[in-house]
Amino acid sequence: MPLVSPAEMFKKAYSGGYAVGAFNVNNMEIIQGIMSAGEEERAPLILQVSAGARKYAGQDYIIKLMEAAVARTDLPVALHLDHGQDYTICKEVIEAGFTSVMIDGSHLPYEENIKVTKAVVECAHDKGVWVEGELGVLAGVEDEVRAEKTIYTDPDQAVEFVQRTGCDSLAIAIGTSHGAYKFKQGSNPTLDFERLEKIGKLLPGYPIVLHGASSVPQEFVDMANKYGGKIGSAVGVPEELLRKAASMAVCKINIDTDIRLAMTAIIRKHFAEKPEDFDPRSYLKPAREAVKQMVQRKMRNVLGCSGKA
Ligand SMILES: O=C(CO)COP(=O)(O)O
Ligand SMILES: O=C[C@H](O)COP(=O)(O)O
Ligand SMILES: [Zn+2]
Ligand SMILES: [Zn+2]
Repeated sequence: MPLVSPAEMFKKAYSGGYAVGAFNVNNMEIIQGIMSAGEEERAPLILQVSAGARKYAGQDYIIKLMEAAVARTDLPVALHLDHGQDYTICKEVIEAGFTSVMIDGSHLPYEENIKVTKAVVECAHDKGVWVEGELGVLAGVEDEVRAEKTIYTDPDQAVEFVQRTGCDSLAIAIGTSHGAYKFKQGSNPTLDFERLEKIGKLLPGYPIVLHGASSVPQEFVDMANKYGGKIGSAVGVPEELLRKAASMAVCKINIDTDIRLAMTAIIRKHFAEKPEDFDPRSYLKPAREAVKQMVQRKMRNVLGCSGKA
């Protein structure tokens, strides 16, 4: 099945009270792990590529791998640009065949964010490509820029932003953040559901996106640390909070850190148990299986998208 736009996926997710997972891909094993999870769960999928992934793998490689993946499946799969920094990068991937792009102007002054988002919308809509904008700033590291504090999305400004830019979905800040260290250990992680509800009411039927939505399962932190890792006091967003958000206006939930964590923990365990091993296939195979299981766990516990494709 060819790559699809996320439009139909989000429509169904919104009315069905679930969300579609957007998983970051960097290599073949990650793509294969996500695809087999999707197959087993019969779930729609968004595969997303960051600037870092394009640099690491090469955009041509990623696209070829994606083509191979979608040729083997009848699942709806969208190919999305994660955190597009500017107009040029968005235009480039639109021309390369991505079906969805994020223009992340969230660190710019408001009017500049509007200007660049609007320009990307014009270019993308010409080709039937979906555009995700972002308003508000997540704490944590993003594209090598560190924001110390969350700037929560203002609901009225969100409405104006969507109206003035014409973007198709909006990433908002309600307390999630990128990476493994989202909350202080021993604290009580919360999300601003009141704000989400308000935005949902002001923009009825409109798909909202959550970035920084990994849950950092403790068992994987423990496994990595047990076998030589030094991951420390990593705390993510509790799964039940994300499930609640998915039942509200949130239609897309971004997950990267948990995939990294699962692969790393399993590879560390493998090397600790088989120090004599040096065949990449023998450690990448369990890593690929770990990606699959992590993604399945997300689909069942967080997204609620199993059986929706
Ligand atoms: O938002 C993300 C990618 O855009 C990933 O978030 P995590 O770091 O929480 O997995
Ligand atoms: O939001 C960031 C994603 O987790 C991608 O991370 P990256 O820029 O290291 O590829
Ligand atoms: Zn951003
Ligand atoms: Zn993100």
